[in-house]
Amino acid sequence: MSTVAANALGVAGSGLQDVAASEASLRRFLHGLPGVDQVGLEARAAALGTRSIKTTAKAYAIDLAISMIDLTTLEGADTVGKVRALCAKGRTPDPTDPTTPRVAAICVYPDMVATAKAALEGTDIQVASVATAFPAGRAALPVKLADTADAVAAGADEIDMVIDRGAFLSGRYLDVFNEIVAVKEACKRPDGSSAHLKVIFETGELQTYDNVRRVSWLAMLAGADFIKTSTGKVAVNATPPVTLLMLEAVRDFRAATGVQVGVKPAGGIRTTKDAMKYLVMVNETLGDDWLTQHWFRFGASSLLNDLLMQRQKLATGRYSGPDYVTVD
Ligand SMILES: O=C[C@H](O)COP(=O)(O)O
Repeated sequence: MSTVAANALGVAGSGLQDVAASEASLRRFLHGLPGVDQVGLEARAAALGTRSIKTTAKAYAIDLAISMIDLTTLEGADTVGKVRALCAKGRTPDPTDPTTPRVAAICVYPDMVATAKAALEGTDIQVASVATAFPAGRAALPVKLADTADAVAAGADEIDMVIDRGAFLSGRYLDVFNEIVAVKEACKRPDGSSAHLKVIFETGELQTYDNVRRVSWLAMLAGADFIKTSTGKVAVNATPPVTLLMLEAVRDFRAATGVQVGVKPAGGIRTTKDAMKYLVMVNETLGDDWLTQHWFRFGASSLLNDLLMQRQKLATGRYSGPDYVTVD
């Protein structure tokens, strides 16, 4: 067991189940986690980013990355036609090469869930819906729960909620915890099954690495199925050091509790080179257990295009050009 996990159990005393019994106990636990060594974290992330992947492994890694994409459109200008086109692209990323894998999910706003669900019928591609007043998360809890329930009722397989950053940054950890628990409850369907819950931190707004470690533990303790870096809507989105910190958190959480949680970096990941760096990080930090779409995703709107271009280059020795792989 790593130091962080051992420390977590030590701080929790009798175990982790009572950590959120009160604001004071939750604060004691989160502030008892070891402080993040910023220099060390950034050096580890940079070192992992320099590993090169050779040709055969690269072909495998490109296909793996494609299969891990939550292909995303989250624009005010989204239309039914655009979402259908995105779903068609997710189903058949390269119409000239049927060996190309499908993406993991299509990620949309709640009002586009039914459209995406219908367009993906007959596939195992998941429909992920953002919810809880995405991206700012500024709404009353009943509104956030209704937003979530609406997406689930429309057929969402996965819910990407945002945390209340204002509450977290003002130290109201229990409010954030309880909100995640309530949203998880709203993910339940009448048949007893449940949409998977991804919890978005908007790490670019959380100020410190210590906060990223704390919010990771908070969300996992509250029942997050996945922890996700960003909305893609602020200046700083996914970064390698923040993602590495979150990978270490899920590793330590599993060591402490036996529960496995997925990780989704999102926002600003656009190139094959970037995707390869993230896959190396997952492999080196967590190993095979997390190297599938069930436990690792890329939240990205345009990464697929670059992966397809690189895939064609590996197969044919030449680029087909960006026009060949765009959605429209
Ligand atoms: O969750 C996914 C992000 O919103 C997509 O961000 P991106 O457009 O920078 O790839």
